[in-house]
Amino acid sequence: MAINNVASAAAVPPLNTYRVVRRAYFNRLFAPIYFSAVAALFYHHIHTLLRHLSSGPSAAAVVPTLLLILADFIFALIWLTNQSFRYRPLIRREFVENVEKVSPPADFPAMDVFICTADPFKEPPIATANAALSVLAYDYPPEKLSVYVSDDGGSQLTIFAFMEAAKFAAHWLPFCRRNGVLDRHPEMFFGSCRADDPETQKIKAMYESMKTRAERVVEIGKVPQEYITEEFQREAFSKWTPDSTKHDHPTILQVLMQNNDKDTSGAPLPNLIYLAREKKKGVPHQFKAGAQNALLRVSAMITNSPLILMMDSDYISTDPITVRRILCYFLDPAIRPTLAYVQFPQIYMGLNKQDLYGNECKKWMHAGPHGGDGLDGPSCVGTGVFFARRCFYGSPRELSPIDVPEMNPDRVIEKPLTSQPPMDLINKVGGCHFEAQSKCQWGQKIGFRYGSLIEDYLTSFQMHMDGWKTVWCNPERPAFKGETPCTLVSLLVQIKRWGLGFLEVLYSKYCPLFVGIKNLGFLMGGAYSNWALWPLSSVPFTIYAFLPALALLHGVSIFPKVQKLIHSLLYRVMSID
Ligand SMILES: O=c1ccn([C@@H]2O[C@H](COP(=O)(O)OP(=O)(O)O[C@H]3O[C@H](CO)[C@@H](O)[C@H](O)[C@H]3O)[C@@H](O)[C@H]2O)c(=O)[nH]1
Ligand SMILES: [Mn+2]
Repeated sequence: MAINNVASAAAVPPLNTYRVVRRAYFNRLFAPIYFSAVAALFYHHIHTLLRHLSSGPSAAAVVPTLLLILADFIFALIWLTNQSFRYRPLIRREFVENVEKVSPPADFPAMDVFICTADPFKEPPIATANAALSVLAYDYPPEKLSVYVSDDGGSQLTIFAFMEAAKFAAHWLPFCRRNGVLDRHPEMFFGSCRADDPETQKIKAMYESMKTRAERVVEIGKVPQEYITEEFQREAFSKWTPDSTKHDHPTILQVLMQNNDKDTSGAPLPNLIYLAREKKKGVPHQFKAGAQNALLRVSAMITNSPLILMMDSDYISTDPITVRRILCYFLDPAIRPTLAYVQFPQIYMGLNKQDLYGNECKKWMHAGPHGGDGLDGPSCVGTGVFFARRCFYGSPRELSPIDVPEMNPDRVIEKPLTSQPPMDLINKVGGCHFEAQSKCQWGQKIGFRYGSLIEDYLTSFQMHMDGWKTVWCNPERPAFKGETPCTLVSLLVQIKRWGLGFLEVLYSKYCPLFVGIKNLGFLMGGAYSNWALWPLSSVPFTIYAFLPALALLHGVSIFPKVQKLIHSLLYRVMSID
């Protein structure tokens, strides 16, 4: 069922509400006061610079002043653009209990879940399989749920873990339903439950056996013959030729579970589909964005669900009602027509209280997005985000031209998946040359956008410029939890990648300071600029870390004496000077 057909605008009970955070008004009063202080500081800097220049300029006097001006200019720009997040922060609330009053479950829109993984040795397949199990067990009609796993590692080790997960799902899903389990991520559930009744003990033993097998194949680096017991497994593994490598292999698609399979209680199972898109040496694969675009196209041939959940392999769902929660927005006729996505915060597991490296990302993942939500909506953070499929194909007003008619996001596939998917079409759209041959400008105008290491930020920026709106959903019980780098080196690698990603956008033709502010206005453009300016903060931090010490060692005075500064300011303000 397409989302547009679900609810009529007439008798809709409330599905969501919001309030503007009260301190926003205080922030609006405070901002001009702070701005005056910043303006006074720049007055002082320019005054000092002119004084040095007029009294026979010496490098020792001019260079520190110029460095301070540069540092304070970057800080001022970051402060100014940060005001966007403080202007109108929203707190939202959803009425999940009303969803069924608006639309019976039989009319819920179908949903595709995309899980990306890239390397079985860095992202253990058992963890990715756990992520998939946590969403397969969503409290949602199973015949409307399809989970696609994109394996950029093109590895037998990964598909093996998912074969095991599919077998386990037939027991796990009815077990969760029967017992009202909230943590539907097996590892988390068995880690915290005592398993003292026979049913739980039995299912725990099954999970442990699946985990041992999935970990064993990674340990030995291949799937041993004795683990391949069924015909469909042999058929799946035969899709790997002896020459297949991570960087060179054809499209491999395997349906591991489908709607006409039944769980142990006789209920239908969701679809679980494994995809390794075609890779060829020398053909750019565009990393995660490329994988997501391949998923968009391949899923269009099989289910084409109007809603899409995007998840990283190190991410899990922690609340089974999450899909119903987002329906509070996607079924709301006032919000639906321009709603591109509903983003949940990234909440990390395993952080200690001190959070020495600031992994929690409080500003980006918690405070800031509430502010963005009061404007056109928050930026996308890549995972734990529910998209309307339609937003990848043009603006809300106009659908981009599409060269494969099956890819039309409004095409409804009513039939559940019960037979072999159309492999000729799938090989075509999952192929590594497809985008170059297509006239649709994949990665430029449609799909996830290419050109930055942080495709989530760039894609949402362009969606907002196309006129889409977005929603930040931050329920009391976290909907998702994820991993974050836990060593200094891995954290630095991640921060370097994010920093470079922002700079790529800042120095591109889509610079948010110019293009963003021009198209989205000062506040929304400012919010995107604030993200992009973040890596530049390293410049003032470095200047302030070293300049005062160097100046002190060389006997150069760089800061005004407090008394002198106050006097001079008072004289200026009162025009006595
Ligand atoms: O060629 C690739 C590279 C990565 N990935 C997947 O992309 C995801 C994110 O990669 P990761 O290395 O975990 O990057 P992070 O920096 O931890 O990810 C954050 O930053 C990324 C860039 O902004 C976002 O895409 C992510 O959603 C966000 O969690 C993972 O599931 C990978 O398996 C691929 O599928 N193909
Ligand atoms: Mn990650």
